[in-house]
Amino acid sequence: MEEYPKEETVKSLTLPRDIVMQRRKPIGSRFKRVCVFCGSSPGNKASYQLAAIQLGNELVERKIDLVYGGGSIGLMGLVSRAVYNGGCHVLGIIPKKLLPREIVGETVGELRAVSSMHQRKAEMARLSDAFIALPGGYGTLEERERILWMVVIQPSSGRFWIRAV
Ligand SMILES: CC(C)=CCNc1ncnc2c1ncn2[C@@H]1O[C@H](COP(=O)(O)O)[C@@H](O)[C@H]1O
Repeated sequence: MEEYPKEETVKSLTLPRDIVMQRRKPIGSRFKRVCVFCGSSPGNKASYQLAAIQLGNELVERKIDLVYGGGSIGLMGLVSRAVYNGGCHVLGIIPKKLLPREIVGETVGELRAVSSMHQRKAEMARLSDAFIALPGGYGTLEERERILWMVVIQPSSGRFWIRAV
Protein backbone atom coordinates (compact mmCIF):
# COMPACT_ATOMS: atom_id res chain seq x y z
CA MET A 1 0.00 0.00 0.00
CA GLU A 2 1.26 3.51 -0.78
CA GLU A 3 2.44 5.91 1.89
CA TYR A 4 -0.02 8.59 2.91
CA PRO A 5 0.62 11.73 0.92
CA LYS A 6 0.90 15.02 2.78
CA GLU A 7 -2.64 15.92 3.71
CA GLU A 8 -3.76 19.51 3.24
CA THR A 9 -6.62 19.00 5.68
CA VAL A 10 -4.22 18.25 8.48
CA LYS A 11 -2.75 21.71 8.31
CA SER A 12 -6.01 23.58 8.06
CA LEU A 13 -7.54 21.74 11.01
CA THR A 14 -4.33 21.52 13.02
CA LEU A 15 -5.21 18.02 14.14
CA PRO A 16 -2.44 15.92 15.69
CA ARG A 17 -0.39 14.47 12.86
CA ASP A 18 -0.06 11.02 14.43
CA ILE A 19 -3.84 10.64 14.50
CA VAL A 20 -4.30 11.70 10.92
CA MET A 21 -1.40 9.65 9.58
CA GLN A 22 -2.07 6.64 11.79
CA ARG A 23 -1.10 3.32 10.15
CA ARG A 24 -1.45 0.00 11.84
CA LYS A 25 -1.54 -3.57 10.67
CA PRO A 26 -4.59 -4.27 8.47
CA ILE A 27 -7.48 -5.96 10.31
CA GLY A 28 -9.91 -8.23 8.49
CA SER A 29 -13.61 -7.44 8.16
CA ARG A 30 -16.64 -9.20 6.76
CA PHE A 31 -17.74 -5.89 5.26
CA LYS A 32 -16.36 -4.89 1.88
CA ARG A 33 -18.10 -1.57 1.42
CA VAL A 34 -19.48 0.68 4.11
CA CYS A 35 -21.67 3.72 3.59
CA VAL A 36 -20.95 6.73 5.81
CA PHE A 37 -23.44 9.53 6.38
CA CYS A 38 -22.08 12.73 7.86
CA GLY A 39 -22.23 16.49 7.72
CA SER A 40 -21.44 18.58 4.70
CA SER A 41 -20.01 21.09 7.16
CA PRO A 42 -17.10 20.47 9.57
CA GLY A 43 -19.27 21.07 12.64
CA ASN A 44 -18.43 23.29 15.56
CA LYS A 45 -16.23 20.85 17.49
CA ALA A 46 -12.80 19.56 16.52
CA SER A 47 -13.87 16.18 17.91
CA TYR A 48 -16.32 15.76 15.00
CA GLN A 49 -13.52 16.32 12.51
CA LEU A 50 -11.26 13.98 14.41
CA ALA A 51 -13.97 11.31 14.45
CA ALA A 52 -14.37 11.59 10.67
CA ILE A 53 -10.64 11.11 10.08
CA GLN A 54 -10.40 8.31 12.61
CA LEU A 55 -13.33 6.52 11.04
CA GLY A 56 -11.63 6.84 7.64
CA ASN A 57 -8.45 5.36 9.12
CA GLU A 58 -10.40 2.51 10.72
CA LEU A 59 -11.97 1.62 7.38
CA VAL A 60 -8.54 1.61 5.75
CA GLU A 61 -7.15 -0.67 8.45
CA ARG A 62 -9.94 -3.11 7.69
CA LYS A 63 -9.54 -2.67 3.93
CA ILE A 64 -13.12 -1.48 3.65
CA ASP A 65 -14.15 0.71 0.73
CA LEU A 66 -16.26 3.80 1.26
CA VAL A 67 -19.62 4.79 -0.18
CA TYR A 68 -20.68 8.31 0.72
CA GLY A 69 -22.50 11.39 -0.48
CA GLY A 70 -19.70 12.53 -2.78
CA GLY A 71 -19.06 15.94 -1.26
CA SER A 72 -15.58 17.36 -0.86
CA ILE A 73 -16.61 19.65 1.97
CA GLY A 74 -17.07 19.25 5.72
CA LEU A 75 -16.91 15.89 7.44
CA MET A 76 -17.74 14.19 4.12
CA GLY A 77 -14.53 15.58 2.67
CA LEU A 78 -12.46 14.49 5.67
CA VAL A 79 -13.65 10.90 5.80
CA SER A 80 -13.39 10.46 2.03
CA ARG A 81 -9.83 11.82 1.90
CA ALA A 82 -8.73 9.62 4.81
CA VAL A 83 -10.04 6.52 3.03
CA TYR A 84 -8.67 7.54 -0.35
CA ASN A 85 -5.26 8.46 1.03
CA GLY A 86 -5.12 5.10 2.77
CA GLY A 87 -5.49 3.34 -0.57
CA CYS A 88 -9.11 2.11 -0.37
CA HIS A 89 -11.76 2.80 -2.97
CA VAL A 90 -14.05 5.79 -2.51
CA LEU A 91 -17.38 6.00 -4.29
CA GLY A 92 -19.32 9.24 -3.99
CA ILE A 93 -22.96 9.32 -5.04
CA ILE A 94 -24.35 12.76 -5.53
CA PRO A 95 -27.42 14.28 -7.16
CA LYS A 96 -26.48 16.37 -10.21
CA LYS A 97 -28.03 19.50 -8.78
CA LEU A 98 -25.80 19.32 -5.69
CA LEU A 99 -22.55 19.12 -7.66
CA PRO A 100 -21.80 22.85 -7.53
CA ARG A 101 -22.75 23.14 -3.86
CA GLU A 102 -21.07 20.12 -2.31
CA ILE A 103 -18.00 19.81 -4.48
CA VAL A 104 -15.59 22.62 -3.91
CA GLY A 105 -12.21 22.06 -5.52
CA GLU A 106 -11.35 18.43 -6.07
CA THR A 107 -13.22 15.40 -4.89
CA VAL A 108 -11.41 12.10 -4.41
CA GLY A 109 -12.11 8.67 -5.87
CA GLU A 110 -15.01 7.76 -8.11
CA LEU A 111 -17.96 10.09 -8.39
CA ARG A 112 -21.37 8.96 -9.62
CA ALA A 113 -23.92 11.65 -10.45
CA VAL A 114 -27.56 10.61 -10.02
CA SER A 115 -30.80 12.39 -10.80
CA SER A 116 -32.34 12.73 -7.33
CA MET A 117 -31.84 12.45 -3.57
CA HIS A 118 -33.99 9.33 -3.65
CA GLN A 119 -31.79 7.68 -6.27
CA ARG A 120 -28.73 8.60 -4.23
CA LYS A 121 -30.02 6.77 -1.17
CA ALA A 122 -31.24 3.82 -3.22
CA GLU A 123 -27.78 3.46 -4.78
CA MET A 124 -26.08 3.83 -1.41
CA ALA A 125 -28.34 1.13 0.04
CA ARG A 126 -27.81 -1.17 -2.94
CA LEU A 127 -24.03 -0.90 -2.94
CA SER A 128 -23.23 -0.98 0.79
CA ASP A 129 -22.85 -3.82 3.27
CA ALA A 130 -23.27 -1.60 6.33
CA PHE A 131 -24.07 1.99 7.31
CA ILE A 132 -22.46 4.36 9.75
CA ALA A 133 -23.65 7.81 10.78
CA LEU A 134 -21.35 10.50 12.10
CA PRO A 135 -22.50 13.91 13.31
CA GLY A 136 -24.21 16.05 10.71
CA GLY A 137 -27.14 18.33 9.99
CA TYR A 138 -30.67 17.76 8.72
CA GLY A 139 -29.40 15.99 5.61
CA THR A 140 -27.53 13.40 7.66
CA LEU A 141 -30.53 12.97 9.93
CA GLU A 142 -32.83 12.36 6.98
CA GLU A 143 -30.44 9.95 5.26
CA ARG A 144 -29.85 8.06 8.50
CA GLU A 145 -33.54 7.60 9.22
CA ARG A 146 -34.35 6.66 5.64
CA ILE A 147 -31.65 4.00 5.44
CA LEU A 148 -32.64 2.64 8.83
CA TRP A 149 -36.18 2.35 7.54
CA MET A 150 -34.99 0.65 4.34
CA VAL A 151 -32.96 -1.86 6.34
CA VAL A 152 -35.81 -2.51 8.79
CA ILE A 153 -38.27 -3.20 6.01
CA GLN A 154 -35.77 -5.40 4.19
CA PRO A 155 -34.37 -7.48 7.06
CA SER A 156 -33.41 -10.25 4.63
CA SER A 157 -31.00 -7.91 2.89
CA GLY A 158 -28.32 -9.00 5.37
CA ARG A 159 -27.15 -5.44 5.87
CA PHE A 160 -26.44 -3.94 9.23
CA TRP A 161 -26.73 -0.68 11.02
CA ILE A 162 -23.46 -0.44 12.90
CA ARG A 163 -23.59 2.78 14.82
CA ALA A 164 -25.60 5.96 15.00
CA VAL A 165 -24.13 9.01 16.69
C1 LIG B 1 -34.99 16.89 7.24
C2 LIG B 1 -35.32 16.76 5.78
C3 LIG B 1 -36.64 16.19 5.41
C4 LIG B 1 -34.40 17.12 4.87
C5 LIG B 1 -34.65 17.05 3.41
N1 LIG B 1 -33.40 17.37 2.78
C6 LIG B 1 -32.48 16.43 2.56
N2 LIG B 1 -32.81 15.17 2.32
C7 LIG B 1 -31.83 14.25 2.08
N3 LIG B 1 -30.51 14.53 2.05
C8 LIG B 1 -30.18 15.79 2.29
C9 LIG B 1 -31.12 16.79 2.54
N4 LIG B 1 -30.49 17.94 2.77
C10 LIG B 1 -29.17 17.67 2.61
N5 LIG B 1 -28.98 16.38 2.34
C11 LIG B 1 -27.71 15.69 2.11
O1 LIG B 1 -27.19 15.16 3.30
C12 LIG B 1 -25.78 15.32 3.32
C13 LIG B 1 -25.37 15.87 4.65
O2 LIG B 1 -26.01 17.10 4.84
P1 LIG B 1 -26.00 17.84 6.24
O3 LIG B 1 -24.75 18.65 6.29
O4 LIG B 1 -26.04 16.80 7.29
O5 LIG B 1 -27.23 18.69 6.22
C14 LIG B 1 -25.41 16.22 2.16
O6 LIG B 1 -24.77 15.45 1.17
C15 LIG B 1 -26.72 16.71 1.64
O7 LIG B 1 -26.75 16.70 0.23
